[in-house]
Amino acid sequence: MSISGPAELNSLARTWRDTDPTSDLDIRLTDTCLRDGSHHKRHQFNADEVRSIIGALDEAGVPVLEVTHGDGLGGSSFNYGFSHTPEQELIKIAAETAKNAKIAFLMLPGVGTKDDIREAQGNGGSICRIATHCTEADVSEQHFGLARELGLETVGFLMMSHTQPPEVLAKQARIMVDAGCQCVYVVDSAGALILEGVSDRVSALVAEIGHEATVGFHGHENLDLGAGNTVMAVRAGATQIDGSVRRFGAGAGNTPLDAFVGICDKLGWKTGVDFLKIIDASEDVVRPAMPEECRLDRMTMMMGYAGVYSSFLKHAGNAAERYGVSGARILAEAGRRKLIGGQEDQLIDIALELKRQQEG
Ligand SMILES: C[C@H](O)CC(=O)C(=O)O
Ligand SMILES: [Mn+2]
Repeated sequence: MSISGPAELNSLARTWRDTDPTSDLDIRLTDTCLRDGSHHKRHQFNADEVRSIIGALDEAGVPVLEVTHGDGLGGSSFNYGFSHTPEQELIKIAAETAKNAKIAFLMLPGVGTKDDIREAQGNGGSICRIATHCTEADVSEQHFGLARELGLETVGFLMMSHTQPPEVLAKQARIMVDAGCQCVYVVDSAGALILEGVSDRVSALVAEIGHEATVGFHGHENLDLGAGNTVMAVRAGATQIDGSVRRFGAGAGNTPLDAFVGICDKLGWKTGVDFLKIIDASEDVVRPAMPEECRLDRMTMMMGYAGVYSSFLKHAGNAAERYGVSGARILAEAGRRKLIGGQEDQLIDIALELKRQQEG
């Protein structure tokens, strides 16, 4: 049988489908290559790339597309790296290009401001995703309040979720929901969680907030488990899922959204995304915008192993090159020190210390 379109492909997926007790679920997918991929691209997206990626993913049926500097609104700075094109301009282009998809933007309180949220909404963003370290949900309260007042859809991101047990995360999720958050994500920022580590955390959130809000999962590939972990998250009750086409994201990249659409088809989970169109978009549109494929190598595997924030990859690589020390050793020490987002400068301290040790 030759596959000439979605009808044949769907019938093949039915033939190949697992018998899954959760079949017929509706999963809402968010592609994050124009936000998490911004780390991999050192924040150098231009208007044409955003236009073509948004056009192709919208056409494939991805319902939510996130566009922002990698570190969220206001991230363009000396500390995190300057953007090529201002993110607000990119959000506007994305909103003008998408025919069906909603445009989401990310903000980290302290990096971005309330005015940035207002501006992103003015430029056509309609989903406000607010990220905090997973023990600091209280810093998001006023931002959720504002976002709801403005009529934005709200999502909360509990970053570095591997560092806390399920019951702590559930309490943090409760703070976000009480502040107006409509969906809380378990965010495996370091790609450090392994299978049940994901499902136990998602289950705890579902038990705590499941009657009032949905639960999401955002995975990274540093130990090669992005898609497997995401399946575990869905089986535990997550209904909103992040990924990046071609894994285009920080560290070894994100859960590959293109492959995950295929997995969902085979499990009978409905995403509304056309597998043929998304694999073409991956190859023909997303890959050309990537500086290189996201790699599973000693640096990125160390991130998963030591539990290091994926967006530290380029910063650690720069410090390693500058001071002539091992990037993987910088990351191992960053994991030992339990560094979190905002402590990028400590990677330089670690590199200097390694250089001193190296010189005897
Ligand atoms: C700002 C971070 O890159 C957010 C994220 O994608 C993660 O923690 O993972
Ligand atoms: Mn991420």
